Amino acid sequence: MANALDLLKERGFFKQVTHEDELRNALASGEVTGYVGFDPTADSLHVGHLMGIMGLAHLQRAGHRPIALVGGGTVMIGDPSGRTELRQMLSVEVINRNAERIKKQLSHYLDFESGRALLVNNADWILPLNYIEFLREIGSQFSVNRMLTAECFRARMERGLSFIEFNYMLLQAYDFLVLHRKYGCILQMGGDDQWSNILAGTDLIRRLEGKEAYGLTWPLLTTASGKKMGKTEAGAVWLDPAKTTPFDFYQYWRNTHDDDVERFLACFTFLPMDEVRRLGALRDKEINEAKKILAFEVTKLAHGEEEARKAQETAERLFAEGGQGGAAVPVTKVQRAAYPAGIPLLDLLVLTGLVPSKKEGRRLIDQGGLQLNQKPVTEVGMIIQPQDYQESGLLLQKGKKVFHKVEFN
Ligand SMILES: Nc1ncnc2c1ncn2[C@@H]1O[C@H](COP(=O)(O)OP(=O)(O)OP(=O)(O)O)[C@@H](O)[C@H]1O
Ligand SMILES: N[C@@H](Cc1ccc(O)cc1)C(=O)O
Repeated sequence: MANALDLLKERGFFKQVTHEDELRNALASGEVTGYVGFDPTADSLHVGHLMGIMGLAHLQRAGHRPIALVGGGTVMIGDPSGRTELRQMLSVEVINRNAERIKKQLSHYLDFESGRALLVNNADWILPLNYIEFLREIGSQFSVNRMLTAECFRARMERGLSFIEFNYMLLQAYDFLVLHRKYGCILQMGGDDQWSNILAGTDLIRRLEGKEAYGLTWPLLTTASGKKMGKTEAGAVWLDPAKTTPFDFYQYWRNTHDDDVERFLACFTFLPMDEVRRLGALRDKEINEAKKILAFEVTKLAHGEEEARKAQETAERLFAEGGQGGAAVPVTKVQRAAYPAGIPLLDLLVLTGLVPSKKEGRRLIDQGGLQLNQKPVTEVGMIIQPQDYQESGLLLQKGKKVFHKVEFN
């Protein structure tokens, strides 16, 4: 089998590495334990985090042991890397709820059951820390002069950096040390904005343990149009189906720019690289086949095969000859405040113009001709609560080919 470092490199997970040859040797000579951290800043991960998840998944498939770390401790501080403003402080209840949800999402991608991957939460060792002991053991190893030259702080010096954020790097470095001591972890990976934090950890392990530890970053992916991947006009593309429906998730990938198809297939699917290159080389109309495969594979990983198939079928019908012919799906915007007790589905059908009257709406539902977010509707008296669809939006489908979106604002 090829070396895991070369596999990661080939699939686009490579921007900076600490000691390339030594890391390659370590990966060649046995199972390596490597980790990526995710701070639970929201109740779901988003597409931007997929790089980290897939980095771990590719590492696992190459025969090594991944650790996914949920940052229940670090999130209390907030990583200033790559941010221009101080993060909003989250309450402990919100953090705990976020961490639970994120753990669940990670388990779709990594096999924690068999012990071949580990899931840890740094709240377990960060929250009980004693300030004075921490400063004496860890703080003493850091030079403030050197820290101030780090890229992640430099960008913040003009706008202001609070002392709480200044500590973040020490805590992430301490995580790496803890994982090294507990599990023999010798590799930390992350987006390139994590480089300074990762280096702080490899240095700390070298100083305190006298051992080698390695860091690997990958580029922060931007789309062909130069935007940081994961955010759309409507916001982030979430992995939680209640925030971004599997259909919208599928469509996000289906609409990939031609120039991004090969890169995304390499990072976000497990298709063999020969196949990735073949699909990426397709041009004009044919590249649409590659985009369908990309959308199907990524949706399958996030939401399972059945949801991926449903999303694909809906998309095909939507754009099929005789359907809406590829034209944009019509959208009706509904003022949420106007319906404090929810809006009856029959009223909504009339409002969107999908049916001329509630009577017709009733008939449509009775005949099984209406779907809501790709699920058949059976309850004629259904009341839609706008808050349930505020993030995901609502897609109505009449028969096979007529679609209508509802957005609540
Ligand atoms: N487009 C991307 N490509 C690669 N990695 C990404 C991307 N977006 C985010 N990441 C990784 O995920 C981590 C968290 O990302 P980010 O800070 O964007 O999340 P967030 O806090 O939810 O977003 P925001 O900064 O918009 O609030 C980053 O440190 C980065 O390493
Ligand atoms: N700082 C990382 C998350 C992280 C947290 C703790 C770690 O030990 C490692 C990484 C981020 O913001 O994306």
